[in-house]
Amino acid sequence: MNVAIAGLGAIGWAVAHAIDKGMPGITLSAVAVRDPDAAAERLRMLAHPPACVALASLADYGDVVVECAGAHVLREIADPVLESGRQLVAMSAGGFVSSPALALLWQRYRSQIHIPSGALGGLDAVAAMAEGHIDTVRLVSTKPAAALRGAPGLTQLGIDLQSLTGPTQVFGGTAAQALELFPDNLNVAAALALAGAGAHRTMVELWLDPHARTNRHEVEVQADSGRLRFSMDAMPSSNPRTSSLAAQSVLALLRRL
Ligand SMILES: NC(=O)C1=CN([C@@H]2O[C@H](COP(=O)(O)OP(=O)(O)OC[C@H]3O[C@@H](n4cnc5c(N)ncnc54)[C@H](OP(=O)(O)O)[C@@H]3O)[C@@H](O)[C@H]2O)C=CC1
Ligand SMILES: O=C([O-])CC(=O)C(=O)O
Repeated sequence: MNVAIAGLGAIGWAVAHAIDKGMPGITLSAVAVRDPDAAAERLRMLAHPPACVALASLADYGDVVVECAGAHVLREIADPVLESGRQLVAMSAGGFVSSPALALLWQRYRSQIHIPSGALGGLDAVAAMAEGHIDTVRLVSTKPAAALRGAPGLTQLGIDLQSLTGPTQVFGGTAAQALELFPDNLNVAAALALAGAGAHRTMVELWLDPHARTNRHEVEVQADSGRLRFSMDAMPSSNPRTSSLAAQSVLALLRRL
């Protein structure tokens, strides 16, 4: 199975490195990066350096194309991948909630689009509950202040990270609203919404804790089949916004595919 990756940041590089070290039956065939000169040094560290290609060409190189570059690139990658019948693994799940064009692709090509469990997990159980009736879904995410640096929602809500002295709720609302304000921080909310009750019926609270060392995601789903509760305390990766589990969830998915 040839795998092509968009974005060589915290997740993309961890996935590329793991495939290069050896995953049975899987070859890293290509990557697309924003700055090829900056990426060249990294790629030289790999035993089997992949081709460096344009985003829109990834579909020519990968049976599976893994997006780890942000929701802003999803459309450019998704069209050629899905129209050619290949598989798309999307880390920036929020794109399928906030962009109407991507939401249509999600409906049309659902069997070819894979959203990894990311920093969360448990989505198989949520999807099973959605086969019956889900009454409520609630996600409470608590993050270290560094994880939110630069988020557009902080400016819009007038939140100053420096002034926080203890756990503080910065947002409460639907997953759809959460992704407008925090598009790079709450893909977990999108993954949960797409697996379960949708972005308008998935309620999200975002808390900042200046003393937190992990990204904590607590989920509660009430359905006619029962009640699910779980929480994940995920260690950050080289990117303080991103839990290291997110890259590992891509590797687990690739092994399954
Ligand atoms: N579903 C989930 O549970 C999770 C999802 N995510 C999401 O996954 C995505 C990747 O996360 P992460 O690896 O931590 O992010 P990083 O910021 O570490 O990496 C993103 C990479 O994408 C590159 N990039 C940006 N624009 C382009 C472009 N046009 N073409 C090619 N490459 C590009 C960036 O390059 P440069 O630095 O040069 O701009 C950077 O190397 C994010 O959208 C994040 O929100 C993250 C955690 C959990
Ligand atoms: O890694 C995390 O804990 C969650 C995250 O960034 C996201 O959902 O976008």
